[in-house]
Amino acid sequence: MNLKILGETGVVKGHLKITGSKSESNRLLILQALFSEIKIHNLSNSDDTQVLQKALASSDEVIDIHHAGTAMRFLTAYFAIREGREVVLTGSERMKERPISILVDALRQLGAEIDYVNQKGFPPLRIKGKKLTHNEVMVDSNVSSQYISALMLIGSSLPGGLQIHLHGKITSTPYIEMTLKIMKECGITGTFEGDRIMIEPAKKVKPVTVEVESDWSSASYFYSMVALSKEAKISLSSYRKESYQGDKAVAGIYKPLGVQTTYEDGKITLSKTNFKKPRLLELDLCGSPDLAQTIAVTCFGLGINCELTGLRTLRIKETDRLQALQNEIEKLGGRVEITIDSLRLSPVSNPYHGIKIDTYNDHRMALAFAPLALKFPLEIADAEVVSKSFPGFWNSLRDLGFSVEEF
Ligand SMILES: O=C(O)C1=C[C@@H](OP(=O)(O)O)[C@@H](O)[C@H](O)C1
Ligand SMILES: C=C(OP(=O)(O)O)C(=O)O
Repeated sequence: MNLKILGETGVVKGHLKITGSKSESNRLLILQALFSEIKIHNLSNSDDTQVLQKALASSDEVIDIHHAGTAMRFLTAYFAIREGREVVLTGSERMKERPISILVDALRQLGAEIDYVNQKGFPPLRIKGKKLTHNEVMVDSNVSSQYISALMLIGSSLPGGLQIHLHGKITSTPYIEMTLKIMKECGITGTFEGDRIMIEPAKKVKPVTVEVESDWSSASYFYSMVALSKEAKISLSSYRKESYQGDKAVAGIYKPLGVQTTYEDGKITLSKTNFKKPRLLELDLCGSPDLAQTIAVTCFGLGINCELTGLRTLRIKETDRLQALQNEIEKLGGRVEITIDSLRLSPVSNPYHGIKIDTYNDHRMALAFAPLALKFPLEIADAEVVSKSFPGFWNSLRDLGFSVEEF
């Protein structure tokens, strides 16, 4: 499905209910499969969460998790400890290019039996569930935090708990902290200090209902809309000031871009402030990699130079996001230089109009570019990709007054 999007008036106003965080939801689903006492409210309606939920309920031998990185990584650890169960865990063509050896090696150190079905280091995996015999492991922490979260989630189900030693620079740290906070809310004890994580063993937990906060990465697209609008007031529910999600950083990042956030009664209201356009925005996004596309596109739309660093993990996500950003921003007339882990953007005063943005099977390409329609008409290719994290996105745009039409 290709969409033509227009936000002609430049005015965006309305209230939206945003679905639960997919990161929180997917952690809770794994914990719930291990501890049935856990109940979950406001679960994400994203494809990634539905795919994980289906996988956990399935008794099939082959389980396909499509594009969902967290499902792939979390289920690898989960099935490694399901004694007597054998599964082949596979995914989309892109998933078969996303590395997993760091996690497989760590699980093997603990005694797991996992084999590569095709290419060494990549899904699909054949996993024979068994009792893991060790409880201490060393993991490289500079490629994806999801490997570490996966180990933490099963840690309390190992007889002696789990000690994880992190090796190298730690990437996406807020996601590791989120895992620990959610585990603690479920009654599991653990610590994360320096380069060491400890998870205490637990046979069962007390009955608990956990309320998933709405998704801050999804909220970022509305920050971008407010920044690019002429006039705006958008309220989003349900959000908390004390969030587990690192992407809450978006509220501070968009302040100098003219977006003010107020918290009231479980919702945030984003409004436009008078602001002096910065000449350059410099950010290290090592802790919030999923915000990179949103921010780069906002800066392009506002005509602000930006230098984003800490983006090493973007190369191995749904697509090579640095390359995809460069391709699409340059189609609009901007200039983008990329390295292995950074992006430098020089915008242009008169972007080309009516360009079709390609989305590379990456929800965040469609989500991040759509707000530009407040500046000029835009086309988004394969717009259905948004369902990976935000199935209701196009309807939300319509609710805010955008014209969104299939062509
Ligand atoms: O643990 C999680 O829920 C996630 C961790 C991050 O991945 P990396 O740790 O691979 O950067 C993030 O990009 C992804 O969208 C979700
Ligand atoms: C990187 C993402 O997801 P995952 O790694 O879980 O596929 C994302 O949602 O931006």
